[in-house]
Amino acid sequence: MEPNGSSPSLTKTEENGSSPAIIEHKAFARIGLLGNPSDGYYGRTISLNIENFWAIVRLEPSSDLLILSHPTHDLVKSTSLSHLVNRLENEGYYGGVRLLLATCKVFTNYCKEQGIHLHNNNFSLSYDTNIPRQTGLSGSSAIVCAAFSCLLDFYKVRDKIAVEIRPQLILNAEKDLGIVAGLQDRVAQVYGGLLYMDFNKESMDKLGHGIYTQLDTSLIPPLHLIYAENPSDSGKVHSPVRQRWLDGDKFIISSMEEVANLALEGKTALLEKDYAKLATLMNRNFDLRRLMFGDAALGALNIEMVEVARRVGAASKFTGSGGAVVAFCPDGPSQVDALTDACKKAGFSILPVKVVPSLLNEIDIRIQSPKVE
Ligand SMILES: Nc1ncnc2c1ncn2[C@@H]1O[C@H](COP(=O)(O)OP(=O)(O)O)[C@@H](O)[C@H]1O
Ligand SMILES: O=C(O)[C@H]1O[C@H](OP(=O)(O)O)[C@H](O)[C@@H](O)[C@@H]1O
Ligand SMILES: [Mg+2]
Repeated sequence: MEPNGSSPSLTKTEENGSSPAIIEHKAFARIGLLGNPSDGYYGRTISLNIENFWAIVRLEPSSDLLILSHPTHDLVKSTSLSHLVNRLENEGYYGGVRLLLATCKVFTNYCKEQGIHLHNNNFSLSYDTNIPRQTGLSGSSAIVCAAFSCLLDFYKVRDKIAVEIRPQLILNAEKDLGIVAGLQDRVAQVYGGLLYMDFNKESMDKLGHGIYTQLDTSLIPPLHLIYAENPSDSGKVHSPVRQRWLDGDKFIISSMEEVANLALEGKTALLEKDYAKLATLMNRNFDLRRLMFGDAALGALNIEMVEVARRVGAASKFTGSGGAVVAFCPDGPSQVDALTDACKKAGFSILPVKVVPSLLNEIDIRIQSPKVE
C-alpha cells in the first residue's frame, strides 16, 4: 500500500450498499507548536496537523482476523544479516504491528465496558506510513489514530464514541505497550487543523479529557519543518523527566508550568497576529525543554537542528520529543533562503509546512460535547 492521494478517508461500499468493503483512513503528522511536552503534565499545547506526511491504515473484511506486518516498517525481511542488525541498532525492534494489535484491544475493551455492540465479522488490517520514523512527528499515534478510525467505521460506532474521548483511547493503546506519551499528538490527529488544548487537572479528572478548541488555520504564519535521519525513542526520552515530576521535583514542576503558560500566551499572540511574540515563545519553549531534559537526552544532532535555525535568526523548537524541528522566520523570505541554505549545508532536510484542515466529519461534529471554557 503506497501512501498517496490527499483524501483523509475512503470507504468503498458493497453492491447492496450495506456494509463497507474496504475502509481506509489517513492520520497526519503533527507539529507541537507551543507548550509541548506539558500535555503529559496537566498543561496546555498548541499543535497542528501537516499534510507533508501521513500514515494510512486499510481495513478489508476477511474470514480470519489478520493483522498484517509492513514489509519494511516491521522487520520481517532484510537484505542481509548486517542490514538486519543495523536496522535494529538504529530503530529498535518494533514496528507498527504492535500498534495495530493494541488499537484492536483498547477499542474492543472500551466498547465492551460501554455496552457498545460489535458485530462478529472479521477483517484484515494493514498500514503504510511516510512519516519519518521516530522523529517527534507522531508517527506512532498516526498509525493508531488511522486504525481507530477504520474500526469506528467498520463497526459503525462513530456516533457512540465521543470525539473528545478518542484521543485518550488512542493514547491508551500506546500506554498498553509501555510507551510514555501525552495526549497532544492524538488530539491533533483526531481533530485535524490547528488546535489549542488545555489539559487542566480539573477537566482531566472530571471529564476524562481536556478542553480542545479548533483555531483558524490561517492564523499560522509560514513555518518550516527541519528533520534528520536520527530516530529516537520518545518513551525513553520522556521516562526520566516523568519520574522526576512524579517524585515532586520542584524544578520540573515549575518549568512544566512555565511551558504550559507559553501555549496560553501563544494563543493570544496568534489571535492578535503578534508573530514577534510567537517567535519569542517558541524559543523559550525549547530552552525550557533543554534545561529539563538535558543535552545528553535530547541528542547533539537534535540540538544542532535548533541551533542551525537560530543562527540565521529564526525561532525554533522541537515538534515533539526530538528528531524534527519547527522553525519560524519572522524576517520573511530572505531569512527562509538563508535557513534553507544553512540546513542543506548541515545535511538536514527542510520543507515548508502545509497545514491540514479540520478532519471532523458530520457525525463527529454532531456528537461533540458543548465546550465549557
Ligand atoms: N514509521 C513507523 N513505522 C512503524 N512503526 C512505527 C513507526 N514509527 C513509530 N512506530 C512504532 O511506534 C513506537 C513509538 O514510536 P515513537 O518513538 O513514539 O515515534 P514517533 O515520534 O514517530 O511517534 C515505535 O517503537 C514503533 O513500534
Ligand atoms: O516531547 C514532546 O513534545 C512530545 O513527545 C511525544 O511525541 P513524539 O511524536 O512521540 O515525540 C509525546 O507523545 C507528546 O505527548 C509530547 O508532547
Ligand atoms: Mg510517538
